[in-house]
Amino acid sequence: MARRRGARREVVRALTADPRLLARLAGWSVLEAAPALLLGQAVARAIGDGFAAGRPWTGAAWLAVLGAVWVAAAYGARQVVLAVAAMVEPFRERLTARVVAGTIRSAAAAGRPPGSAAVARSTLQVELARDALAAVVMVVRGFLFTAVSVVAGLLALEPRLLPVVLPPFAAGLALFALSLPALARRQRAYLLADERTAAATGDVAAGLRDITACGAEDRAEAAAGRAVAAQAAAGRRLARVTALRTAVLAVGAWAPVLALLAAVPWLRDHGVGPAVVVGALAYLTQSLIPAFTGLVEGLGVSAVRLGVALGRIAETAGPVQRHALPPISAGGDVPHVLLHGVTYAYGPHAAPVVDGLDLTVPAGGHLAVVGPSGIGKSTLAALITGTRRPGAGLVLVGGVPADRLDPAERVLIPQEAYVFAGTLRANLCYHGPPSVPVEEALAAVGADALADRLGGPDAEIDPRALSAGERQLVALARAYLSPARLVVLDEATCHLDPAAEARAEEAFARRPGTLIVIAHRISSARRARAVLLMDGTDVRSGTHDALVATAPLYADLAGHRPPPGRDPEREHAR
Ligand SMILES: Nc1ncnc2c1ncn2[C@@H]1O[C@H](COP(=O)(O)OP(=O)(O)OP(=O)(O)O)[C@@H](O)[C@H]1O
Repeated sequence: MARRRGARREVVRALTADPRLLARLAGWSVLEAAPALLLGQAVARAIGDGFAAGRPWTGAAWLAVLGAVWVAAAYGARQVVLAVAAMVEPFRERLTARVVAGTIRSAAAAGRPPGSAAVARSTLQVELARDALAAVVMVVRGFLFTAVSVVAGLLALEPRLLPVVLPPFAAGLALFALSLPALARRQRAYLLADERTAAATGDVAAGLRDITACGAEDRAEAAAGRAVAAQAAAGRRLARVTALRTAVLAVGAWAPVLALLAAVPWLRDHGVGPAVVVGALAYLTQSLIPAFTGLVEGLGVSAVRLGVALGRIAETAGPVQRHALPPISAGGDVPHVLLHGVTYAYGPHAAPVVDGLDLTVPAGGHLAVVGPSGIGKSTLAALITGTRRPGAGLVLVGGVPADRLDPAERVLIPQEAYVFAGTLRANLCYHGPPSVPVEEALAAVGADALADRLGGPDAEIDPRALSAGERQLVALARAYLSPARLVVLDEATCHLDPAAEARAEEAFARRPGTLIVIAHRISSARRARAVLLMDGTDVRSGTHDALVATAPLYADLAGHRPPPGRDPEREHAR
């Protein structure tokens, strides 16, 4: 909330920081609105004193004066744009400094270099905020100066016109002010729904190969379909308030014209001639209506865009802290992964699979997660990698909510690895240009013999010809080559023999970054620096030795007290 206020303060600061700039903007706005002040007067005089009075040169002279004022106003409009730019550019620079500093702070907290993608996304929001602020300033300022000019022009032309046209105009303005909050709310909801649809369809497009490989077409279609349906509903709700906008325009813009025409007999009785009525019509139709329409149509959209962009910037500009955070783990390590009060259930009435979980994994840490089958280990992996959102609590990776983390920052390898048809190299470099030679990664995870057998990195591979274990080796080498700082192996080595599994895990433990292993064998936990034991609501953590000493279930799993018939190396009875 405080950060949002901070972003709003930037708006106020941008508008008021430089009084001389404000004065310049006002001065050029007066010139830009000069035709609105003169238009009706010039038309009335051109007709009344000129063409209708048999003095065409006088009529033409008034029109020429009007033309000259239009030329001057065009220059004024140019200066207005420059003044608005001078107002919003420092605003953009201050916001950019804030979001870049925020991104760097988050990255520093996670012990990684700041990702350029995160900075690019934040600065895009800054650009949107700058454009929206400029649009709001242009629209509101244009309306105010035009409205004041028209009222002054009408007053100078014929004071009796004001009681005729001002009441409906004021009523329209009041109606607009009343409808603005609802309009803004629905416009905002539509904008966010639109973004969610774009994100959902973008995800589908980007992951098409994965979706096809995993046979997840129905799930992907349902997810995108939900986003589209939500956007359609938001669109319908917006359309209903947009109809109100038409009513606002009817009252505020067109009712004054009707009132003027209806008042013609009364005006005539008070000596107001047709030239003045035509002049008044010119004021209304050529100046007031366009300015009012611009306000009604522009303000709702631009102000909402500004609000949304500022909200996003506020989220980036400082660390997210919706909850009081637990103390950071002893030893002063910077937490790379932080879970606080995390609860997750697979349905509104289902018992939570994860309930109030607190967990910290330091940057560069190596955690193994163990527990009986079906206890929630894969769910935890999905929460940490942001593929599922907690029902309550907070999951931060590098200070960023896990579901909003740059996808390049983490990689999850599930149990069933997938390999697509193509070269081995294309499979390995799927996450982007490799940071180490492909051969080095293959050797590190123990996939070098497989690569040789397949004909080297540039050989074409047929996924169907590979065993499940071979597919896991390819997926492991791919994750090893990815730029991700967080690697989550969800039983990703279950089809390898214990020696191959040890080799792969040790390679990931040596690789810079944080490693979380959902353990298939207890030997994975022995290798890890810390172990999380999940057993329903009883979740414990500690080193392997500490858990053997204190947790009977863990001692059983570790084979220290094997129950009859249990294979001590395969702790998850499946
Ligand atoms: N998509 C889903 N919808 C409903 N329930 C689910 C879903 N996925 C998992 N569950 C349930 O949530 C619980 C935890 O599942 P999860 O896969 O996280 O456990 P796990 O410890 O990883 O199990 P395993 O070791 O067998 O992979 C299980 O009872 C499972 O049936």
